[in-house]
Amino acid sequence: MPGFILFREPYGPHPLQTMDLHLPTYKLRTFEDKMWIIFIHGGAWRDPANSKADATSLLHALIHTPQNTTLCGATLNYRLSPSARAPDNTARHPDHIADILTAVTFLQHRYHFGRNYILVGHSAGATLALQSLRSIYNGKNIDSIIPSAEGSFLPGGLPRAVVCTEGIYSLPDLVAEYPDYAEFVSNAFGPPSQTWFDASPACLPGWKSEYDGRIVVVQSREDELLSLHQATGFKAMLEAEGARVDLVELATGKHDEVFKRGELVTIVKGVLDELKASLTR
Ligand SMILES: Nc1ccccc1C(=O)C[C@H](N)C(=O)O
Repeated sequence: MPGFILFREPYGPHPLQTMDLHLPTYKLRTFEDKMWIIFIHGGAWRDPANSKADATSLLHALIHTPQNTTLCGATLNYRLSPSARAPDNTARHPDHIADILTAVTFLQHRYHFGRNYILVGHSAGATLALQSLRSIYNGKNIDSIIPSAEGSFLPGGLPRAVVCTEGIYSLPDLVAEYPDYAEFVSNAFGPPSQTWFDASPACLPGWKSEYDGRIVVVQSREDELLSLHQATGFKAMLEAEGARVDLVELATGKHDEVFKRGELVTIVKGVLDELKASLTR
């Protein structure tokens, strides 16, 4: 029976530049057969109540099982924008996405998983997961904002799948639907400008040609902070381009409950099983 190890690993000097790693001890020194799940938490780019710990139940359910010898997990903290509870935080876009790319690059350099990983993002973490798949933001090549990228955007390649839940895909649509959210959007992205479009996955054309992996969008109808609008809008945009996307609507689950629930475990497990089947064929 495999055992498990769980440890905290810094990927930069800031106290929030840390991640938790969940690894089966089984043949830890062989990397070739491993598949990784990398979780990115949400919280409107600022809320200190959301953190890498949001993935605890998901990673326990998927990784800490008697059968698991190959699935490894990482859950990322990243620098946050200021909030009433944490006024000293100073991050502004693109700091959040730069940290995500630095963290994934750090993991890739250490564990050499190539494309054998999936990203799972909740809320603003879903936005970050999708942003990390595309190399151009705000007219700048994102390589130029990641100090550790060493000239290569996500070395090892893009993830085979990305699972987004309760995600924010279009900042302009979000604020049109919920004018109050302009506060946290401006807090993270500055006052309304082209940056809001450039940073929004649903406003960025070219998904079909730029990303060949699987995109799964999950949205609960009981989410009290987001209607289905973000999810259906992103799906319509991808389908108009001819890109593949699966939208899974959940009947229940509040915004900050979905990542703790069994439905998400089942969805992520389904994606992993399909990948495993397609990779061994
Ligand atoms: N992720 C979100 C998506 C949509 C609307 C709100 C949120 C929030 O996280 C609110 C958060 N508690 C805040 O710091 O205001």
